[in-house]
Amino acid sequence: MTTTDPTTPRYPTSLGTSTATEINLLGHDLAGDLMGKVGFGELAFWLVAMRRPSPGELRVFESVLVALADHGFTPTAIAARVTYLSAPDSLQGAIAAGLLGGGSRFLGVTEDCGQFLHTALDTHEGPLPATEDEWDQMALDAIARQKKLGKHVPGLGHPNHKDGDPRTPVLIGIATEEGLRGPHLQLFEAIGRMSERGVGRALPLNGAGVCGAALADLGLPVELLRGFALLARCAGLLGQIAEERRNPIAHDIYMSVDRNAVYVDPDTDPTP
Ligand SMILES: CC(C)(COP(=O)(O)OP(=O)(O)OC[C@H]1O[C@@H](n2cnc3c(N)ncnc32)[C@H](O)[C@@H]1OP(=O)(O)O)[C@@H](O)C(=O)NCCC(=O)NCCSC(=O)C[C@@](O)(CC(=O)O)C(=O)O
Repeated sequence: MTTTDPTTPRYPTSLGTSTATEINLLGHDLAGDLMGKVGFGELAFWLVAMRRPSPGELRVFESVLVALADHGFTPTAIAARVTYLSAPDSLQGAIAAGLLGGGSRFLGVTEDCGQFLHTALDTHEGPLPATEDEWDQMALDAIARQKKLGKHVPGLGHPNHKDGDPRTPVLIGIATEEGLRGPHLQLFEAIGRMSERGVGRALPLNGAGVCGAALADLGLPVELLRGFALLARCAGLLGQIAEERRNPIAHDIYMSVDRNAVYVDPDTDPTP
């Protein structure tokens, strides 16, 4: 219903609206123009960027979603499975429990890394580096600032892929093929080259980090990058719950921890 009464509140949206017979999304007829014609990844990009991605952008974006969907028995997957054990009546509770674990150590780093690179680029005075040496110097400066804050460099290190995360070179390769290897990815690569000098040990550039760099190069808002990691992991967690139903492990996790619990007398425990 539309009204011209100035006292009636108005709530603007360019996303979804509906009448009794139509649903409109992003200015298109959802049923007639979008269903069966637009992929889910394309729609997710479009909903945030308010523009359709180019084919190259879509390839990079969907590669990110694929890269971050699942990585085995991560804290997010374990949290989802154990929550489902306790509340099988709440699929959404299990998925939410997993998503809540997307943070500064695992998964949420997609955004942290995008922000970290973006800040370094944004606060850089003068033109962007033109040579690998200049990128390396910029990376060293960014690492030093992070060290000064007493924080880990987001996007560096992985509990499994000590000698290199297989996702990283592939995503950089795809972005390069599509002409979308921009300053965030270039700085990220320099961070990798400089990790030994800057951090004191050679650490791999991880998948969560490279995804953040690639998404930032697509021009997606850095404040929302965690959302794309969660979107991807949502699909992975649904898969984890489906497998939990077919082939449960959560009860064994529970029993393993519970049956192997060791009582420590609080009066003799030396840890504060
Ligand atoms: C990732 C991990 C906790 C690994 O720990 P680790 O246990 O292997 O190594 P640590 O024992 O902590 O480190 C050994 C020594 O190197 C130092 N050191 C390590 N990293 C350092 C660093 N970045 N900056 C400076 N110093 C560092 C450390 O201080 C220690 O020094 P020291 O105490 O002197 O011995 C650690 O790197 C870290 O916090 N990284 C930053 C956050 C980050 O980028 N997270 C993304 C991880 S990927 C991801 O999220 C996707 C996902 O994994 C997730 C999922 O699905 O849930 C998937 O795959 O899809």
